[in-house]
Amino acid sequence: MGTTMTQQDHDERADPAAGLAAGLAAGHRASTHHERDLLRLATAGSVDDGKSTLIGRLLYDTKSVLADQLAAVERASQARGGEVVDLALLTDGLRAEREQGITIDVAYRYFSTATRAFVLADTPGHVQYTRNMVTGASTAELAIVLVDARKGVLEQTRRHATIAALLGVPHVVLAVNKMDLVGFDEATFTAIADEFTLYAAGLGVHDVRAIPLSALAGDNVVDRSARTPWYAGPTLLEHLEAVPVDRDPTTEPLRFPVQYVIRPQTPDHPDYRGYAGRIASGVVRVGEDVVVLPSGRRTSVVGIDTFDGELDVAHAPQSVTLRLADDVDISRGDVLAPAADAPVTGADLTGTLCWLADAPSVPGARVLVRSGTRTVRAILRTVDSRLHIDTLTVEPGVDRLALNDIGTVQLRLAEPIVLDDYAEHRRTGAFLLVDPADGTTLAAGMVGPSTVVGLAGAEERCRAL
Ligand SMILES: Nc1nc2c(ncn2[C@@H]2O[C@H](COP(=O)(O)OP(=O)(O)OP(=O)(O)O)[C@@H](O)[C@H]2O)c(=O)[nH]1
Repeated sequence: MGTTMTQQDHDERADPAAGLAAGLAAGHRASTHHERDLLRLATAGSVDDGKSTLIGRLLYDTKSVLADQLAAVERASQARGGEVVDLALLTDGLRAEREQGITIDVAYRYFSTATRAFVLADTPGHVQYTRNMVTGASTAELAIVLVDARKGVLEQTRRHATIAALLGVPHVVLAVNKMDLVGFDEATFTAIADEFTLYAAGLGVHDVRAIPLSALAGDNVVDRSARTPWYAGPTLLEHLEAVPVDRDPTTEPLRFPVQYVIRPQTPDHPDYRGYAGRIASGVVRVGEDVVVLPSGRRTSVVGIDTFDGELDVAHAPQSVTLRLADDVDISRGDVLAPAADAPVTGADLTGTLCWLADAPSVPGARVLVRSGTRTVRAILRTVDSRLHIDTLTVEPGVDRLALNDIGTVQLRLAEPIVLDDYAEHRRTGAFLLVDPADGTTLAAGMVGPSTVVGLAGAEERCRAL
């Protein structure tokens, strides 16, 4: 397989406070690659399932590792007396930082083959780190869920599958790792694959590809294994290269959250006023009628400025500065949308939360809701229901959510915001709950109850299959 050597193994931590929003933004960072040739993926696994080793193996076998990094890993492996190069060392640099109790911590790694570029959100696997999986998977088109072939599907595996479904990740790979420790036994693989596929189907995730692997030895990661003659499917990388990515910005409505108002007031540009931000979804054209939300004022786009000059049309996820026909009052946090097809705004938010804080939610708690570039004060009025991960049933009548719980809530906001239903607007329907006292992230949220309601009854659907 042809590979490029343009390793850009950027290890970056998303801003902890910005959490999901940072995840969204960082996921967009790779827009230098042509969007259609880019696959965003997230990994999830329980502790010690071999996630770091698998990522290391992918980087190593696609020749995405710089020679000096590799030499350092080889030296460290030898110093430990290991015969095999410990590929987990490639990703261990971040481990120490992760263990310092950072709230949200996702490293984005970039690698590419001749066919495609990949952005991989790498998240630690401990049970309390569901929050990282949420952040990492929020922009992913594909989630790799790892299981240890000796242990099979665990509660953590089901939780990861549920979060992938909640977040609308369209493709899931079940990586059945450590096949070398079960003698590459076909029956073991098939039993795990069947159990997971049935559970995922109950969640409405139908594109599940199970692959028998050994991340340590390299079987079926990049190179086909001679030790699984019974497996006719693709290797992990073959699958990652082939999975369809349907990313056509023209099919989504425009959402432009304003990040900055630009008024240079230089002698050259005495009257310049522009609104800078990243197009979250859709397309914007010069001449287009837009509405400013939440104020509802209407105007039209007269210019689209970028560092490379003016454009007639721009689309997500480009960063642009828009000039408007009228001198309307616009500030950071406002959203521009098509005037003909304006989204709903409101101060009463029904949403689905993944509770990420150690302390449970408190009824009546004062919180901040961070949606796009806007942050507003809010009260968490009620918790309406909680989802049981094991049975995929919804439990009504609960009054609080504990760490890792998924449930539906009612929030009352101090000011209206754009309320895009997450089920239809993955980019703009997500929000964060933040503690106003210390800025920690309390929960990742999705506008609309439909995601959890959609999961309710999944058990029956599962049985009916
Ligand atoms: N035999 C065998 N061991 C493996 C395989 N993959 C990983 N391991 C070993 O399993 C242990 C855990 O691997 P890691 O890659 O560190 O696990 P992890 O899931 O990244 O761990 P966390 O990030 O801490 O959750 C290490 O000792 C690896 O060498 C495999 O395919 N076969």
